[in-house]
Amino acid sequence: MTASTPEPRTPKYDLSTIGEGQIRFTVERGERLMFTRSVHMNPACSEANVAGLLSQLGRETLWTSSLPEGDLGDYILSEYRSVGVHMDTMVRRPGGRTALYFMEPGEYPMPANVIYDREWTTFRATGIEDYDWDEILDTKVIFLTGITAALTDTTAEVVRYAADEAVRRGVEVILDVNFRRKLWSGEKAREVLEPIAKEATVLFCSIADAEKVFGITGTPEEVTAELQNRFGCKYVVSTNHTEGPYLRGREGFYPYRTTPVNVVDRPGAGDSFVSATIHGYLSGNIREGVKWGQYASKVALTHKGDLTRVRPGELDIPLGTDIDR
Ligand SMILES: O=C(O)C(=O)C[C@H](O)[C@H](O)COP(=O)(O)O
Repeated sequence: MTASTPEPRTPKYDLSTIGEGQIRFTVERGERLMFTRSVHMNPACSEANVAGLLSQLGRETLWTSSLPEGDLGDYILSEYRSVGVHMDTMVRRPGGRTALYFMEPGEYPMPANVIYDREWTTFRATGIEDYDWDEILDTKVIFLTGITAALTDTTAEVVRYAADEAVRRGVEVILDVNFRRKLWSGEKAREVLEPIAKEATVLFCSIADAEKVFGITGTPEEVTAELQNRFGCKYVVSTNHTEGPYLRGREGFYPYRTTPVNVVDRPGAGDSFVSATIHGYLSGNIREGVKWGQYASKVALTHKGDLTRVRPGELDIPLGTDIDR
């Protein structure tokens, strides 16, 4: 480096992200939504869950959303603020709606059921021009998901802009396909997500989503290879219900073994997997990161809430530890 070349500045955040804050209402086990008299309430948001766990692992994270002013928006923000997620770019608007979702956890043979109530929300009414991109993109990676892209054409544009602008500024893009069939069709998801996947260095896509969104089928080894070939990502990370996970890098294919755990509350386990895997990636060791992700998702299943809460050190797993014994 010559005297005239300025030192590259360290970005302010390790990860920044954008997505709709919500409130989940969960029916007690043994109750049906249409007859219940009580629900358990907690804040939710896939992207904020990822930032929130990373922040508990010592990373600097920023979450951007837009929420109505007042108690419901404050309720969501205080959850993620309590674990240290930065919110300097949060948009608050008078009026408008807060997104909600309702869940029946399901008991065999009834599957879990999610009912979204997220039309006409403040988040849906905001576009590219409402966000402070200089601050949002002062980051090593921007984390984007198919959930936010699925909401409206405008939110899809926001996600596309975030990815394009990140690449233009030399910021890495990490994409979680996170297909939600109740929000959009596989066909529409493919149209919107394909160009973003091509900009991503790390792509999270389950085996099921690879088929539903990109029409890719085969063994996990074949599916992850095809995803990597198609989009040129450095890494593809995949899961297959209770099997896997799988990591595909240019250096090879790595399947991991897993063991079932008791489920207290399911939402958030996928986000915790993604979050701790990214923690490994940012530490320069995604192969270990996938193991941390496996462990984090198991911890997520042990307690209620979409955000996984850990004490300092609880997920500090030494490199090389076989945590899935
Ligand atoms: O569905 C949405 O729109 C949400 O953002 C709500 C939830 O917080 C995440 O979906 C949890 O996701 P998993 O970790 O995959 O269970």
